[in-house]
Formats: sequence, structure tokens, C-alpha cells
Amino acid sequence: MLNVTLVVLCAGNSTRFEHKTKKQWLRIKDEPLWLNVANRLSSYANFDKVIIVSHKNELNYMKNFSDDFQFVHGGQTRQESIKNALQKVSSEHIMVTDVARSCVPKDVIINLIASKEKASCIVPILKVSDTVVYGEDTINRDEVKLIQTPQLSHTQTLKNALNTDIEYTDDSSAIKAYGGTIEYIKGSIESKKLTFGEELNDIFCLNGPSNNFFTGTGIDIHQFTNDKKMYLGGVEIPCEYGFKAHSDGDVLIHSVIDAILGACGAGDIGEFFPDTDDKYKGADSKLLLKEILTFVYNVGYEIVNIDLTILAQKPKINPHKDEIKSKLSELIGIKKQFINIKATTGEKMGFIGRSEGVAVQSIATLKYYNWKIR
Ligand SMILES: Nc1ccn([C@@H]2O[C@H](COP(=O)(O)OP(=O)(O)OP(=O)(O)O)[C@@H](O)[C@H]2O)c(=O)n1
Ligand SMILES: C[C@](O)(CO)[C@H](O)COP(=O)(O)O
Repeated sequence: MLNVTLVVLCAGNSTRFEHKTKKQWLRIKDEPLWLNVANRLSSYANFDKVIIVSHKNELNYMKNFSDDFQFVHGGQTRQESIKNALQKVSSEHIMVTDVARSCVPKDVIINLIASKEKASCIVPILKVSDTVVYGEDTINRDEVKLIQTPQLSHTQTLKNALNTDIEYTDDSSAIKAYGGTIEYIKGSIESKKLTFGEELNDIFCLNGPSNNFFTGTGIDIHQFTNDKKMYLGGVEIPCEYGFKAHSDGDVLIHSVIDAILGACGAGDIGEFFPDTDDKYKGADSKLLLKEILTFVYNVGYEIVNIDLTILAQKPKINPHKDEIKSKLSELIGIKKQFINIKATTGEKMGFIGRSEGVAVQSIATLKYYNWKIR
């Protein structure tokens, strides 16, 4: 073993990226970028361990993709994320990389490892050939270094250096401020960081997503109660009953949420909004759907269509179908033509037929966000 742990930082919010999908979740065929980076870098060297630092909302979902890595929660900042990972590192050295640097070549990894005893922190850099102006002054460009990742640090020195309230933008700045030594090696233009949306055009080393479609089903059932208003698909339906539930009881939205989660392999509504959590008591299901959609878009999907069937003896659904479709279209952000609503009674049989409650079955189809054609 190398006595080096690889840490892949994937806990950022991709705020400056400004795409619906976060950088770390762009698909390369069927592989999210974070997994592509982790697999590729770990194939270049025999790391003791590979740690993936994940956004707290995405950690459980990430675990579905690989058993080969250890997953830890990220923090509010890049530095906090590294500190969380450091708690799990026992090797003498640590290599920290940004998932946003998706095309780091093998020779950079090999050179970092070969230099590991030379200083507290080994840093790949690019020199600058353009004229550089700082404020009003043209400065000596030979003195300018563009600092890249991955950086390889002595683990204990990095721990000590980050034991501070000062926020550093990279590991080497913290180690330098702590008094550690730095060794610069040649970086690579291929290690360019993906920060802004338009920089996607510069990523040549990666294929786009596969054209696969993903289908999920959802079923929800709620019993009538006469002390609540009835909501179906975010629309208030005039009826003597509402639905007994921890939330507002919008059985249609709950069923659609489960279908969407099913299509992207993300479990079910209860895993996101436990009915034991007081936070969701009386919750507006439109907001729950909004939260699920943010998650689903963040992790790389788009919604193609939704088809659903409402099983209800009462109320009559037909007069409300169009309004429900319009509301769903507005909430989900797909055209009305991609939403279909069917309704059926229970023919007076069973709990539907006896007008004890309503069930909704939904099917959702999803595809990957195609970042290559934007
Ligand atoms: N709290 C954070 C913030 C950032 N990162 C990671 O640090 C790297 C560099 O950050 P950046 O490229 O700025 O990514 P984001 O923080 O996602 O971008 P933005 O600042 O635009 O939100 C990325 O791999 C990012 O996932 C992290 O693990 N934890
Ligand atoms: C660590 C880094 O990639 C070195 O250039 C850079 O400082 C990260 O900055 P960000 O604002 O967190 O993207």
C-alpha cells in the first residue's frame, strides 16, 4: 500500500454552475461524474482507501452506486468537508481532489505520489503566459502560479493546519500559513476546474449521458376524514371529505413523488419526509414535491412524462382533471401534454367502492439531463 488516502470532494452546491443538475451528478453514459472521477483516479494508484465526501442530502443515494468507497458527510465549506474526511484518514498522506476537476491525467497522480516525501504539501500548478493585471498594475507573470488539485499532503500537518477558523481556498494555503513546506509540480490543462456553466464546452475528456429512460411507479392510499379540506394534485376539490394524513393528505402528489423517486432509484417519500417528524405535520404536499424535484434535477434527471390513475368512488374526478393537469404541469415544469390523468370508481366494491378513501397509482418516466447538447 502507498500510505495515501484519496479524498474526492463532492459536497458542493454548484451555485456558480447554474445548471439544474449539479456538477458532481452529470452523467457520463450511466455513471455520475463523482463516480467516474473516483473510479478513474483510484485505478491510477493503489490508494489505501478512497473517501467520497458527499452533500448531506445525497449521501444515502450515492451509496447505491458503489460498495468500493467510504462515504462521509460534507460541511458548509470546502474546508469543512476536508475536515470531516480527515477524521476517517489513518494513512500518513492524503490526496484531496475536487470532483470539479474531472479530467486529471494519470501522470499528475503518479508525480504527486513520487514527490510525497519532498514537502508537507505537493501541489500541481500551471504557469501563466498571458499578461496579468492586478487592480491597475501589470504584475510579473513569472511569479504567478495557478494552483490545481489534487494536492497531496502529510495528513497530520493538514489536520493541524485546518484546525483554525480562517477559511482557506485550498489545502496548500492552509499548510503554508501553518509553516509547512510546499513542493510545486507541473499541473495540466486537462485538470481545469469546472466552475461556471459555460465551461462545460471545455470538457472534452468525458462522454455525454446514455439515452436510457427510467420508469417508476407510485401508489398512495388515504382514508376520508370530515375535518380536513381535500387536495388532489395541489388543487382544492370541493367535497365533504378531506384525507386523514400527517401532511395535507394530497394522495395524488404523494403517489407522483413515489413514481419519480422510483424512476431514479431513490427510495420512497417516507425516507425523505418521515411521518414521525413534526416538521411535516399538515405539510403542503406541493412543497414536498418541489423539494423532491430539486433533488431529482440535482442528481441528474429530467422528467419526461407522468401518467396516473385516481381510484375514487367520490368525488367525481372528471370536472377537475384539467385543473389538476395544469397545476402539475406548473409544479413539475413539463408541458400539460406530458401529463395524463385517468380516473375509475371501485364499482361500489372494496374500500374505494364504499367511499372510505381514495387511491392513486402513478407512473413516471425520466431521462438524464443531457449536458452535452446545451
Ligand atoms: N461545502 C463544500 C463546498 C465545496 N466542496 C467541493 O469542493 C470542490 C471545489 O468547489 P467548487 O468547484 O467551488 O464547487 P461548488 O462549491 O459546488 O461550487 P459553487 O461554489 O459554485 O457552489 C468541489 O469538488 C466541491 O464539490 C465540498 O466538498 N464541500
Ligand atoms: C482548491 C482549488 O481548486 C485550487 O485552485 C480552488 O481554490 C477551489 O476554489 P472553489 O471556490 O472552492 O472552487
